[in-house]
Amino acid sequence: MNRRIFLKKNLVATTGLALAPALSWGTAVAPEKKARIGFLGVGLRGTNHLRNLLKRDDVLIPAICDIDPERIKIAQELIAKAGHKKPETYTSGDHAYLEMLKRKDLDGVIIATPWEWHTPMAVAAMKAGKRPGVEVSAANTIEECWDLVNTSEETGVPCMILENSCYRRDVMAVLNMVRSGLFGELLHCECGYLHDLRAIKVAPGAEFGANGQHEAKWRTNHSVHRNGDLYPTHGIGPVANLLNINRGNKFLSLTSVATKARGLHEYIVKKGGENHQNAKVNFKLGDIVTTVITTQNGETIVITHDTNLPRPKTNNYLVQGTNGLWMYNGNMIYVEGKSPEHQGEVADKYMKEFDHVLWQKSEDKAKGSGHTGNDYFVLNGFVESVKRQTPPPLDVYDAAAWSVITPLSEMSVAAGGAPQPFPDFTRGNWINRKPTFGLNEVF
Ligand SMILES: NC(=O)c1ccc[n+]([C@@H]2O[C@H](COP(=O)([O-])OP(=O)(O)OC[C@H]3O[C@@H](n4cnc5c(N)ncnc54)[C@H](O)[C@@H]3O)[C@@H](O)[C@H]2O)c1
Repeated sequence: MNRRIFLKKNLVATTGLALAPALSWGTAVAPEKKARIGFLGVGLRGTNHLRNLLKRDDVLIPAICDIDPERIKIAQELIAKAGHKKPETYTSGDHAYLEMLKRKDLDGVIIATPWEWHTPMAVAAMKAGKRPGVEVSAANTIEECWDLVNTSEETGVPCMILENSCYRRDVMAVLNMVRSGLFGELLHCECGYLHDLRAIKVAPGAEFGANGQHEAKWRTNHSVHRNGDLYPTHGIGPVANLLNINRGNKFLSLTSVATKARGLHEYIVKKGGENHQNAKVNFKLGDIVTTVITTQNGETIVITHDTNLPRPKTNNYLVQGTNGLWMYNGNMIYVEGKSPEHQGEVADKYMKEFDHVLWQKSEDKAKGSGHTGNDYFVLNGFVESVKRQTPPPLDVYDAAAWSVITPLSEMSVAAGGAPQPFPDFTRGNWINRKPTFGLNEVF
């Protein structure tokens, strides 16, 4: 069967969505307009986004903001080398971004600052009529999650969470598999962020905080003071899309437990010795935090946060339904009636068969963009939705529902694993909202 007809037929069956001629959601007409994008934060991540935007001919970069003059210099050099007009810079301090947001020549801003700045910057951007594309996680507290939602609703300005993992090629193929009904009705998913960040959280000389660099300057402090899943969105984003969270389904509650904290202390002793001042720091973050979420439609999700120990990197994805499963670890698919009984099949042939149209069309453009190409797609989603003035592919309700896992998990860990209810950021609209992610051939 022709792939388009296959997808169309099965999407209607599984999501109730009709795929219009060119995969329906948003408009396929590319406007002439260029997107005028400013940058808040041009550290490692912001600079990577900048490099990617400079490859496009439909983006202008009128202004950039960072408190570190070195980072501004690097960004300016990249912009000049790409033949773009010199941007205006805002560097005078932590609140210089407010000046930048007064400009009339910005349609959107990319926010790639430390976590504590994400919500204040996104809220200020929306109030100034500029669409924020905000790095992950979008918020740190329940209140901040509501601030994002309330501001977007009050101003009418959409906010996109730049969750690049949603665009992984395997994850998007699995989205097609799930929508086609390959695994039957979904019951259980697993996911997480299992990434040895010790060398990122602890800079050379066993330093962090004021003496650290990049994420060691700010991220490590969260491990000192907070115990919960501090980075849930790379895991939960793709799973939320598979389970239609906020779109016919919603998260109900979570429970979290944490192990003791050993990894960062041992690493500091190894790198700086027992007498190093940072060897006295008590890290609050348990080395492995395990969260179980329940959903309205009767699924369970296990999320793992594991960033302080020696280990290989994985997102632990597992997607299981009444007819089979996908396991990222082991690259395995099992489909009843197709796979040999009790044995997984190598996932590759399914990945090819269900490859998403976005990847088929833009594989070349995505090469070298970062995170195996995912970074191209997430930025493309932001830029195209800014140009077309359509809702972004990952919206403010996604940003809030995924980011709120952090404060809820902290509360649960502190309460010995007691269940914490999720706020319904859609205010009941999850019942009528329809899936949109991955249903557009352009973004
Ligand atoms: N999606 C992904 O795969 C991915 C990967 C890496 C980082 N990130 C996220 O990107 C964000 C940035 O991470 P990073 O690795 O670039 O960190 P970084 O420390 O390298 O960069 C942060 C930048 O923000 C600047 N900054 C700090 N306060 C500011 C303020 N008030 N105004 C303007 N600039 C300010 C800093 O000077 C720095 O240049 C984080 O939220 C991180 O979680 C996401």
